[in-house]
Amino acid sequence: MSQNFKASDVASHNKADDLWIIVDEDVYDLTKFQDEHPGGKKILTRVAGKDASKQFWKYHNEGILKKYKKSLQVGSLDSKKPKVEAAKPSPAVAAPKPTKEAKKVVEEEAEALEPYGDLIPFADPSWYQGYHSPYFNESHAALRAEIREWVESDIEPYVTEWDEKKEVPREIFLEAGRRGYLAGLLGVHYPVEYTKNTVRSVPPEQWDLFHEMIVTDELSRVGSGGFVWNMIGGYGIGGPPLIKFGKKELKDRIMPGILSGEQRICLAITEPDAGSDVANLTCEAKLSEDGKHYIVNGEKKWITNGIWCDYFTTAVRTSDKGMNGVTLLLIERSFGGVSTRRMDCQGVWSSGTTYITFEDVKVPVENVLGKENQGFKVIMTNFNHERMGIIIQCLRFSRVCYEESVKYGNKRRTFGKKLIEHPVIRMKLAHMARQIEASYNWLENLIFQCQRMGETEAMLRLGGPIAGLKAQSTLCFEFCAREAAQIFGGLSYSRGGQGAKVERLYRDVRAYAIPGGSEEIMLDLSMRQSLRVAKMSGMKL
Ligand code: HEM
Repeated sequence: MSQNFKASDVASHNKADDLWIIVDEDVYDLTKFQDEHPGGKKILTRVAGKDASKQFWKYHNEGILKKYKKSLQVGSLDSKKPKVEAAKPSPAVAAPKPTKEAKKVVEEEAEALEPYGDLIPFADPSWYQGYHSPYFNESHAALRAEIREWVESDIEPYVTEWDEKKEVPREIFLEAGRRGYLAGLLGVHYPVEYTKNTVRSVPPEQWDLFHEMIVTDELSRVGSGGFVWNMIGGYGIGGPPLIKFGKKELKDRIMPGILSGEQRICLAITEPDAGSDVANLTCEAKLSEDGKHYIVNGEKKWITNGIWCDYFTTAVRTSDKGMNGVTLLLIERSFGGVSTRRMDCQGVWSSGTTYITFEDVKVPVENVLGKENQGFKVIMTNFNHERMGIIIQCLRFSRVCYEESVKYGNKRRTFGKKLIEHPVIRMKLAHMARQIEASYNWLENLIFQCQRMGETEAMLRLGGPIAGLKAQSTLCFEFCAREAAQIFGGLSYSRGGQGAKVERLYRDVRAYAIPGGSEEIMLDLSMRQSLRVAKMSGMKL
């Protein structure tokens, strides 16, 4: 039970061997912690026994209190008022009376959802800020709150630590499985046939692509590509081909373990010599004489999550006919002959980027996903889902850079003013915001189209725009990371501390601009594909 103190009680703990401070009317005992305080011992001694709220907020952000509260807080001031539930704000739009004439309007014009979050303009999508939206309803809002609560208490305070260790505790992935999030991330209906876990705030039959988007978006608020890729970077692109194209017996055996998070899957396409140029891959699968197995030999490079995976959704060459000789195989680590080693990379440290070697791996033909030599189409279909994931992450990371900058700009003072009061800083923020909002509105529209179009129509008609938006969002992310780094100055150059998210995201930029189709290839594809499809549908020039 938390104790109550008077300010005069705290004042008596004012020495190095008995050091208490007050932050926001909560009382902390730093006697033991002072030796490990990264900001030094002396600075704490100077505020021993005092209210150090102002000094604290100058040097730290919220994550620090969340992380250390449990171990350091000994109580609160007796003046502190207990938290009362904020009164629910009235809906932004009054419900129209259900008269006959108005009934149609009532049905068609949904009310705006209640404002949510910190309400910093452009730091969250407009539907968080009381704007009307045709896409989001109460179930989306409930899911958003459910994930945010988990992320803020169990994930965000530890992300910097995990990034430095290049690993996320397995328990977090398992919890994502228990909470039903993993099952909702495969770009298909919610797969109740393979899991008993469902999402608390959304019935499985209501699950849609906007719910899926919210899971990725809210996870990305932690500002770490490594963390997000650890959770969904292998799973979200390796899992869909299995659930969409795998044989029933294979899925019945494997899907439950994957959806619960107990087993892990990744996508292995890229090779040391073939990146975006999928038609030229060389990892070979030879059919055995009895036609029952493939023998796989070859290498894969830059494979997200590979070091932790049990299953590898792998593109292999089964004939020499270029793109018509590629097959997708589910390779299981337990078959033997699979070696994985961690690669050292510039960014996304906790995502487990991997180099894989397959040596005479014996894979049953039942593990083919789709049909032999028709893997290219499966891979292309999968790219749309992968790129949408990348876009969602990049745009949230751009918002994180922007949000961190607005918050920091409101506390840091230079030349007698807050940073935000300097027009040059506001100009940077404005350029970030206009790019984020324009890109995000395109994203919402494309998600809606993915939801309405069938798989083949989406592959044809949305391939171009999704490629264009992928390039747009990685460029937006690069711009925002750069501008935020300039605003944070030295704090974004050293790791950890107040600039931690910005420093980390700046390092993660290339991990988004290159994989999943580089910016150059995306921009070119966006035009080629869109023009090709438009020609087929009767474009007049
Ligand atoms: C509950 C009490 C406190 C805790 C748990 C705490 C924790 C930390 C941590 C973890 C850091 C590393 C940087 C980061 O991750 O943000 C840090 C840095 C720092 N802290 Fe504290 N701190 C506390 C109170 C204070 C107070 C009261 C002051 C000032 C009077 C202070 C001054 C600093 C300074 C100057 C740095 C270095 C900032 C930099 O590198 O830019 N801390 N603290």
